[in-house]
Amino acid sequence: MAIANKNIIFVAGLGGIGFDTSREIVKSGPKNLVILDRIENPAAIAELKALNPKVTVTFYPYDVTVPVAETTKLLKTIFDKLKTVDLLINGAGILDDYQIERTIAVNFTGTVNTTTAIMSFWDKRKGGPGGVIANICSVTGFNAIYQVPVYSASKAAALSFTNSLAKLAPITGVTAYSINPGITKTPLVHKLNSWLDVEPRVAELLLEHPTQTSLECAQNFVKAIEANQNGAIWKLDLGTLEAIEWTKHWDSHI
Ligand SMILES: NC(=O)c1ccc[n+]([C@@H]2O[C@H](COP(=O)([O-])OP(=O)(O)OC[C@H]3O[C@@H](n4cnc5c(N)ncnc54)[C@H](O)[C@@H]3O)[C@@H](O)[C@H]2O)c1
Ligand SMILES: CCCCCCO
Repeated sequence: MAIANKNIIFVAGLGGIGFDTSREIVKSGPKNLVILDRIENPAAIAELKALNPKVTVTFYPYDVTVPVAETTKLLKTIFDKLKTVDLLINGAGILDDYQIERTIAVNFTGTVNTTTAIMSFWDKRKGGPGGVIANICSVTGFNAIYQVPVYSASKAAALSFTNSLAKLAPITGVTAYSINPGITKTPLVHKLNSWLDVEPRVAELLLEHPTQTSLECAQNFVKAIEANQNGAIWKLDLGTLEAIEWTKHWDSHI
């Protein structure tokens, strides 16, 4: 998908990975970038507007843990204004294995509910135009950081959900792919709580190994958007972009 002249909704577009990716998206000249985020940062929005005055950047406060009906109401406001939306990016995530329910609510249920809400506007079975969903999951969805099992499992769940969305595309008209960053230097990764304190030094230990910058991640994120490959499982690690092959161990045959 060429980003130029498209309408994009970016949930969590102001976070560490999110804001660098928002910058790279704005540079590519979409018609509208609508940022939904729990954090409000008017200076960041102003910076995006100044980066490319041809792009209309708007912000709505949004918490992915709200009921689907509330999300649908917000999306109706956006669709009434834009008429069409080409891409939804679901990027919200927390990393704190002390917060078990909230981790699942944000990282998995929030992704599912936001996706479910936009289907009302896109589902071709209801006469919708279809659309594209990019879900930010994680390499920990492939193989866990087992000291943060709740976070890792929430990312595995989001990845599985995204893979199913892609298989359902012939029915819904909505395609999907996952964005799976490796360890990326952002506020998320500095201090984190391991499950039951099994490893108090988990962040320190992880950061002893090579990582990538959020800019490197963002630049590869845009390449994945432009590739627009339904069902792709994109690994964005150590400054590289790779579509990984998912190993099949069982087939439902339906
Ligand atoms: N940094 C990494 O190493 C890494 C690696 C793989 C995946 N990820 C994922 O990338 C995404 C961004 O992470 P980041 O590293 O930029 O961290 P970050 O903490 O800088 O950003 C997290 C973003 O999610 C938003 N968010 C959190 N809870 C929310 C809620 N309830 N409703 C709406 N938005 C909410 C925050 O406001 C922020 O914009 C997350 O999903 C994270 O799991 C990060
Ligand atoms: C430092 C731990 C960062 C882990 C985020 C992987 O999704």
